[in-house]
Amino acid sequence: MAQDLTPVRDGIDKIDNTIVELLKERLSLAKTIGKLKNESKRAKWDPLRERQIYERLTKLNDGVFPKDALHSIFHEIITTCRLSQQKIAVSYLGPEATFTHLAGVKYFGHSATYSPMESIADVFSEVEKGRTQYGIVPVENSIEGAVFSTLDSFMKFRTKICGEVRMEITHNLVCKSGDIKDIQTVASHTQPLAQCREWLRKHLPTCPTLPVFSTGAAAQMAANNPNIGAIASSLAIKTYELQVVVKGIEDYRGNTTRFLVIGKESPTPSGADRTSLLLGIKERPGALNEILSVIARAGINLAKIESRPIKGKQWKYLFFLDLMGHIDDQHIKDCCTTLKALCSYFEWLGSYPVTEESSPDA
Ligand SMILES: C=C(O[C@@H]1C=C(C(=O)O)C=C[C@H]1O)C(=O)O
Repeated sequence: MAQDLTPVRDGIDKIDNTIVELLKERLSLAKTIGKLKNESKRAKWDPLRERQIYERLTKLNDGVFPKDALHSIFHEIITTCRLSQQKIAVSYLGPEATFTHLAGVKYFGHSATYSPMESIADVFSEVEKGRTQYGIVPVENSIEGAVFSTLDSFMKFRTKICGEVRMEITHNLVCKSGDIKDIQTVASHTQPLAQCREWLRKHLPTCPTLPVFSTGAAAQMAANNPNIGAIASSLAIKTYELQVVVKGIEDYRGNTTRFLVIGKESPTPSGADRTSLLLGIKERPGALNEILSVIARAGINLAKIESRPIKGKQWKYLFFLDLMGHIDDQHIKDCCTTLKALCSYFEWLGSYPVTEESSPDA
């Protein structure tokens, strides 16, 4: 005879009741803090406090409850509490169910309002005009490198970087029927098409590829045309009611994309931050070397350097540099003062907390 589960389930129900009561209490305390912050004009988002909470809870948990699950649960709780102090609107590279959309939800939780945009430049424009407080854009992929339209938009729009999201990307080949024989064209954004180049050459050698402006747009096309296959996210499969043909068709494992959260202001230091700069370098021998030496002498870790041509000025470039540290850290501040004097152009793009990697399906 089956064991009676009722007494144990009663125990779980009691715990769930307590959790809900405590969540309501936590939300109410967060709202009180929100009011106090309003009075003293303090920023609602406090990354240092949030990092300390995660660290404290991880220690308290002692590994009994799976670490990533605990983090996800508290991420949703904390973002909901933060959103209760201030409603947050986020624009992203749409349509619905792109990897950028997923990255946004990972970062801001489910309670924020999300607006899809047609291009990366449109996301920047929305934020610059103040129509959404935040925007989320892809900036680099571990296999394909920089996302140029994002870098170029930093040269064009006045926004600040507020945060980053790192997400392991798994590409799925999808179509309406789920049968590979129905696919005559494979549509996706140029980056996923490039990241799956070898797989497509081997398994669909005669199928032309069709670059479109996002993975969400490709999924939409596949939903409307049974002969179009799309390379898209797992969220797109649900959103557009598609069938999986093959999961994980990327040519290399560990395919990770870094996304940036852009807004009007960078957050206060969290204790583990990255500072992004946009520099113009004087045209003289050794100028770049001089810049790098300043950073090296200050003992600052240069996490990234990338150059982009300046539109309309032939053979002129701007450099994107990422330094480990926050602009409010004295050694970063001093280094930036020296760089400003040495460079033909200097712009601080933002200082923001470094985040850990996470998988989209986690
Ligand atoms: C409640 C606060 O506001 C925000 C929400 C937090 C939370 O839910 O724990 C923590 C830091 C802030 O980003 C706070 O500053 O304490």
